[in-house]
Amino acid sequence: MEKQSLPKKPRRLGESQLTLPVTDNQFLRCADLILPWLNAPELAAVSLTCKASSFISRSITLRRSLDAARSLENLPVPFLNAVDSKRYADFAYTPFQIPASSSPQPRQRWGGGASDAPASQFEMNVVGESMCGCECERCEEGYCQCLALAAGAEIVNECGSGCGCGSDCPNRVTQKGVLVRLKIVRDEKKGWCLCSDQLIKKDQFICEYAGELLTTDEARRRQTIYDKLRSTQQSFSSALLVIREHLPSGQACLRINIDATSIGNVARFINHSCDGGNLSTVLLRSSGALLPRLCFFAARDIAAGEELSFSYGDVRLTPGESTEKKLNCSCGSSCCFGTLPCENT
Ligand SMILES: C[S@@+](CC[C@H](N)C(=O)[O-])C[C@H]1O[C@@H](n2cnc3c(N)ncnc32)[C@H](O)[C@@H]1O
Repeated sequence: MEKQSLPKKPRRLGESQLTLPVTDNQFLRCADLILPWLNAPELAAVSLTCKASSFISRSITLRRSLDAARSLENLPVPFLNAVDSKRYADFAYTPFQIPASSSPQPRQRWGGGASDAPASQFEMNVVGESMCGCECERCEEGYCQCLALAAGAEIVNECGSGCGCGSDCPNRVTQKGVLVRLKIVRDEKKGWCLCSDQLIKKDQFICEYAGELLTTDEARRRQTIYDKLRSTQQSFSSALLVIREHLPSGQACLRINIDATSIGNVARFINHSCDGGNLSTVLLRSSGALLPRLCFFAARDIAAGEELSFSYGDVRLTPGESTEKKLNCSCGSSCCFGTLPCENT
């Protein structure tokens, strides 16, 4: 005879089911100190070891996906992914240029509880050779001798640490970090894409391209490694940018290599567009800094939700490059060349 099973009485959640046992609580506190220092694969491995570490790993992953900038910018920059299971991109965050790091992927606490220190571990002013700037106690917009130093439309001067004015000077537009709402959205073809999350007006500052400043030899060495990684790992994407500042004669006079692959800021998510995209790039000098910084401004009004993009270079300038090194372009513009610009670094 079949045994009649009685309807189960709904069980009341006891205290023990709502909170973890004291030992687990201590474990959680300890784990919260250590696990935020782990990278994504290490965190995934630890999460398999027990219920408590799985719980804390999930909360770290959630917090990481809510802010790529880990409180180092004025506003959080969330990751949004509706196409695959990747929750965030793993990299160390720096809001400004830093010298080349000796370790391949330095550790940075990210996604911990309230104890996360919102201070950058990297020092600003890497290029801290003091140069004299203006003597203004307070600069007027449009009336500062630093502005007069601007050499052309693509090179702009700002006040800096060598000037007499303070951080509230109106001629330090790019030194206050990211002031527009941004988000990082996953795309099937392009990977992560930096998008606006508000209306951005034409000429508004968006962000600078921050990362490690490399010598040309080091840039070439890393590019070889990145090319190899890309041939073995489909999802790998590098963010090594080479900027050449040209003399009026047309000859290159200064070459700057910024690698945001392992250490960078939100700009490392800006994709290429063959039509030039909606961002304009400006090389910006400020007193107190030896090297210029590459800054992005809105080239036109940008609607909320629009992807931000610029041209990585001219594909037509690299005809000799082997086709296997070239990546397919998915910019979707009407003048798309089909491949991404790539140059021998
Ligand atoms: C600086 S990263 C940009 C962020 C990158 N999408 C990511 O997921 O981290 C440059 C890489 O993004 C991808 N990418 C950029 N623009 C692209 C485009 N128009 N079409 C396809 N992939 C693109 C390429 O893999 C390229 O090497």
